[in-house]
Amino acid sequence: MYILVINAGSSSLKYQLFDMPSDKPLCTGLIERIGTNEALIRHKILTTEPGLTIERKGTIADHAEGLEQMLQLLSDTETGLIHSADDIQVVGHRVVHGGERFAKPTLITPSVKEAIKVLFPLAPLHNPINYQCIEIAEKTFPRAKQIAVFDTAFHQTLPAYAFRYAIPDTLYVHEGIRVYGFHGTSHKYVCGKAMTWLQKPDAKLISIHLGNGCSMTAVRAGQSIDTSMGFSPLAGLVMGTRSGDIDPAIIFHLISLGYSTDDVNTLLNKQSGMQGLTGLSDMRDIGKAVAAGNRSAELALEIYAYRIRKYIGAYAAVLNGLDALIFTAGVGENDSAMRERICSALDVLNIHLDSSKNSAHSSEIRDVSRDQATVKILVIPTNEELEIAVQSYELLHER
Ligand SMILES: Nc1ncnc2c1ncn2[C@@H]1O[C@H](COP(=O)(O)OP(=O)(O)O)[C@@H](O)[C@H]1O
Ligand SMILES: CC(=O)OP(=O)(O)O
Ligand SMILES: [Mg+2]
Repeated sequence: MYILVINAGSSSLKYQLFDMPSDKPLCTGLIERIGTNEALIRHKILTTEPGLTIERKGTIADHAEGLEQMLQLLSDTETGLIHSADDIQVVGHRVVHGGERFAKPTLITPSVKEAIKVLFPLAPLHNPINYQCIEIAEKTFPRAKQIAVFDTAFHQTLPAYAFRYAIPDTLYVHEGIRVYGFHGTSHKYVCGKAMTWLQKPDAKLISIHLGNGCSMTAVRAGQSIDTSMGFSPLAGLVMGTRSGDIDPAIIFHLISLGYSTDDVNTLLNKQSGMQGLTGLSDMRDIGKAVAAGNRSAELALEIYAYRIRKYIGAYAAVLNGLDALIFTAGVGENDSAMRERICSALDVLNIHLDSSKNSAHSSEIRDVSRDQATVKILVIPTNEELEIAVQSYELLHER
């Protein structure tokens, strides 16, 4: 069975075609810097030996245009892997916000689409794009089953004392205002890998997902017990364009200065974080700015790392112990200097990074802590697409 997985993030679109149930990827693709004239598509076909990579650079205005290019590449007469729309039996979609209704992978029906739409205001950078991808996939693959896998699902195990805000009860009961948490598919996947690697099913883990959006999760025995994003993907860590935690009084102050609520929404979601501090949102560009002597870029990196260190301390307390830190996603997997910055001066928690292990490159799971360290520091490539394919397959078949 062919399952096509579409993972739309805030700045990127990732996709993979799997042959299930073997979990074998036939093709993988990444479209990054969407919305700029420096967008890059990297489409890798894995069915030939050696594999074939097709790269295209240029302007990609939005995710819909990215998806169109993906479909062209998949059905290309020479290099395409799909000969007819019916070759795809299932399309698995990453959907970021599932509210309290969706704790499991879900077959998409008109009522599920409506629920995803109702949640647009809570994940404004994601749910509208996820919805658009579902509609395009429904048109392109009319006979395929469309399945949604929600970022929020993994965090439905949070205890009430972690997911409730200290605001009037009725706002939770009637308005659903609570912590939902995001990047759950990624946190679940890398924590599963870490538990196997450590051979410890009851491991105490802190999973640090640093992409364009960034979040951390405290995981005990495979269950999420606290997470840094909240009601929406705006809370917690400093991100590419999002502020993360701020004093909510800043919002009232901005409104008193004449900002509309839409202005504040745009400011905190799209013009803040690293973008607000440096004018750049992509960590590779910020690295170049630091190398060129840009002092505000250097300060921004320290603000970013400091927030993560604070959450590491908090989650070590919440877990009352720690077996491993996990770094994952674009920055977590690739930016060794940021890992080093974060792990410095955490000796009190027995976190000791080995610089030479840390600077070595690998696409495999690896431990970059010092020999004999009691807390492992694992770099684990995430694979949200594989996790989505597996969960989609399991929804349709008992494995
Ligand atoms: N080699 C690298 N070094 C530093 N940062 C990197 C590298 N590769 C990717 N990144 C960063 O990863 C981030 C994107 O991560 P990703 O997980 O793909 O994001 P998302 O899924 O949220 O769109 C960008 O800030 C990018 O600069
Ligand atoms: C939820 C979220 O922030 O996702 P991404 O990192 O893909 O933007
Ligand atoms: Mg992502």
